[in-house]
Amino acid sequence: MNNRRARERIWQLVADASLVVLLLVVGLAGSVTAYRALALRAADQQRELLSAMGQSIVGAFDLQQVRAIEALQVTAQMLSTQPNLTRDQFRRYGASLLGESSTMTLLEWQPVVPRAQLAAFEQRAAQEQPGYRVVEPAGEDGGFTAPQPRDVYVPVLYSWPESGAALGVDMAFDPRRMRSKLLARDAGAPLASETFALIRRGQIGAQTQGFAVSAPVYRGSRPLGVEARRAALVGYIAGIIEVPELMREASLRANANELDLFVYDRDGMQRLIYSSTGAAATGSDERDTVHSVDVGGRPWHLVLRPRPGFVGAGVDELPLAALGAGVLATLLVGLAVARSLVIRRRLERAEAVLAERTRHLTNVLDGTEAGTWDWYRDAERLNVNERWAQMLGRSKAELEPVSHKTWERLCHAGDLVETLRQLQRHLDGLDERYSAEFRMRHADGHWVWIQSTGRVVERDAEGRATRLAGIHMDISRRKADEQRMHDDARALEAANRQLRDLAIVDALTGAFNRRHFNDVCLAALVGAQRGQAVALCMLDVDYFKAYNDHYGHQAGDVVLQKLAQTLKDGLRRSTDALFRLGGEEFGIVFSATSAESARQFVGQLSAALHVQAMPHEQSPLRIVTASFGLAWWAAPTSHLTPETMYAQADTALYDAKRGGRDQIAIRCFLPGEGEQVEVPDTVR
Ligand SMILES: Nc1nc2c(ncn2[C@@H]2O[C@H](COP(=O)(O)OP(=O)(O)OP(=O)(O)O)[C@@H](O)[C@H]2O)c(=O)[nH]1
Repeated sequence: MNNRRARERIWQLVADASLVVLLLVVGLAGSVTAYRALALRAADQQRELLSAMGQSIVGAFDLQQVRAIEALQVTAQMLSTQPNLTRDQFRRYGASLLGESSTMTLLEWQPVVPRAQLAAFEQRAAQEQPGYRVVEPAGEDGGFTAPQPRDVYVPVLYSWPESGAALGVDMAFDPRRMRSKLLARDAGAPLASETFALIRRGQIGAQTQGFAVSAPVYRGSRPLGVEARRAALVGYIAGIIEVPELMREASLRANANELDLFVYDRDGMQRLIYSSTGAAATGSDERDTVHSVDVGGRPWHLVLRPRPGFVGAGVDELPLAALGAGVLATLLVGLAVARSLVIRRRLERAEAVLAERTRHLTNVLDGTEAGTWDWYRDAERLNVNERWAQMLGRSKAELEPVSHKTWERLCHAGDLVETLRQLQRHLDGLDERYSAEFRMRHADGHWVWIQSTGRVVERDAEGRATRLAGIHMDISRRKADEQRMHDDARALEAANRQLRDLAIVDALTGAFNRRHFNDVCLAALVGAQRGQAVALCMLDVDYFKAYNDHYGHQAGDVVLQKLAQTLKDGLRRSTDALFRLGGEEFGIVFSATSAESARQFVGQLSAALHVQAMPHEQSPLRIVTASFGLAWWAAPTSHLTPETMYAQADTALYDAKRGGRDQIAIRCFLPGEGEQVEVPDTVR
C-alpha cells in the first residue's frame, strides 16, 4: 500500500516536473523565437537605415560633383570664348564659382604651353604676376625647381584663391595627374583624377589628399572627334576637391556621424582614399554596406560601417529586452505553475488523508454501531446520523428537524434531571467530558438505555460553548446484563444466607443448632472477659416420650416448634441466642448482670410456657412443662470453655429433673468464691 502510494507520488512529481519543464522550454523557445524575429527585423531596419544613409551620401557626392562639373564646364565654355582671360577676370570668376561650391576648394587655369612658347609665356605671366615662373616639385621633401624639358607644359597660370595655389607648377611633371587630363581632353568632358597629395606653394607633401576635376578648354566651340579635340586644346580648367572636406560634407548631409566611412578608388588597384577612423577598415562586418559612386568618371566604393553608438544599437536593445522579458515571464509563469502544482498536490494529499480519516472514522463508527450527534447550541440544531435514530426504532427523516428538544422529548423523565446535571458539569468545566446514561423511548414503546459521551468542540470569543459533539451507544443489553447480575447477586446472597442458616439453624424449630452453639458461646465468653457476666440455661421438655407416645411424633414436633417460638419471643437482647441442643433439649446463652436477674429471666420463660398451656394428658400438670438448669458466671476467666458451660448447665438441668421437673436449678460462679449451688425452685 505504502509502496503504491510512493510510486504514485513519484509519478506525480515526474509529471509535474515535466509540465513545468515543458512550459519553460516552450516559453524560452518562444522568447528566443521572438528575439530572433525582432533581431532580424532590427537588422533589416539597420540595413535599410544604413542603405538609406549610404544613398544619401552618394546623393550628396553626386550633387557636389554635378555642381563642380557644371561649374567647370561653364568655366571651360567661358574660356573657350575668351582665351585671353586676365588675372582679375579669373579672380572674380573663381570667387563666384567657389562661393557656390562647398567642396571645391581651388580653381585653376592650366593653359597648354608648347616648349617653344614657354619663355614667352613666362614673360607674359610675369608681367601680370611678378616673379611668375614655370616650376615643378623638386622632390618629396618640398621645394620647386625649373621643369624638365618636355614638349608641352601645363603650368598653373591663374588660381583662386591664390594663397593656396601652386602657381607656376607644371602639371606635366606627374603622369598620374596628367592621365585624367588627357582622357578629359580626348573625351571632351570633365574627368576626375585619382587622389593624390595636393600641392600648395611651399607645402608639397602636406598630405592633404584630394583630386582634381579637369575640364578641357578648346579653341572655339567643342570640337568633334579626338584628333580635333587634341588639336583645338588650349588648356584645362581644374577644380581641386579636398577629400576630407568632401567626406565631411557628405557625412554631414547623410547625418553619418554614427558611421565609419571608408572610401576606395576602384580604378586599377583598390586604394583607400579616405577613412573616417584614420585607418583602413579592418576585416569585414556583416553590417557593412557598400555603395558605388562615379566621381568624375572614377569608380569609388563607399563602405559604411555602423559604430557601436549607431542609432541602430537602440534597435538592438528591443530584441534583447523582449528576450529578457520573455525569459523572465517564462520563469515567473513556470515558478507560479510549479508553486500551484505543489499547493495542489499538498491539497490532494491533505484531502486523501482526510478521506482516509473519515473512512477510518466511519469504519470505527460502523464497527461500534455508535450514533453520532453534533449539537449547535445557538441554532438549536442537532445533527445526528442514521444510526442515532435507528437505535430508537426510527429513521432520521422521520425525526427531522432534530433539535435538542427532540432528545428531551424522547428522554425518560426520570433520567432527564441527572443527565442535564452531567451536561452542566461539563459545560462548567468540572468534567473534562460529558458522559451520561439515560433511557430513550423506542418507537414500539419500550425504553432503550443510551450511553451518551461527548465534549465541547467550539466556543465563542467569550469562551461560551457553542458546539458539542459526541456519540450515543445502545447499552440496553449491558444494562439488562447488569440488572440480571444484580438480581443474581441478590439471589445468591439470599441462598448463601439460607445455606448459612441451614448450617447453623435447626430446621424444625428455627433455633440455632448444636454446631453453632460453640461459636456463640465463645463469642459470649470473649465479651464476658471484658468484665461482663454470662449465663447458659438448658431446658428439657418434661415427659416428652409420653407425649409422643400419646399424641404422636408429629404433634411432638409441633410442641417443640411452639416451645422454641415461646422461648425466642422471650429473649431480650440481640445477643441472646436460643439453641436446640438435642431431641427435646434446648439451651439459651444470654447475659445477666446478676444471678437473680438471670433466674428471673428464666422464670419468665418458664411462665411463658405455662401460659401456652399446651395440653399434655400424660403430665401431672396436664400441660406441657419443661425443666431448666441455669449456670451463671459473674466474671468468667479465660479458662471457661463452652464445654464447661454446657456441663455445668447440664448438671443444673439434671438437678431440676431430679428435683421433680417443671423447675429451675441454678449454679452461680462468683469470682474467687468458687461455685455456689442453689436448690432448684418449682415453677410457680
Ligand atoms: N416428636 C418428637 N419427639 C422426639 C424428638 N426428639 C426426641 N424425641 C422424643 O423425646 C423423648 C425423650 O424421652 P426421654 O429421654 O425418656 O425423656 P422424657 O420422656 O421426656 O422424660 P423426662 O425428660 O425424664 O421427663 C423420646 O421418646 C424421643 O423419641 C423429636 O424431634 N420429635
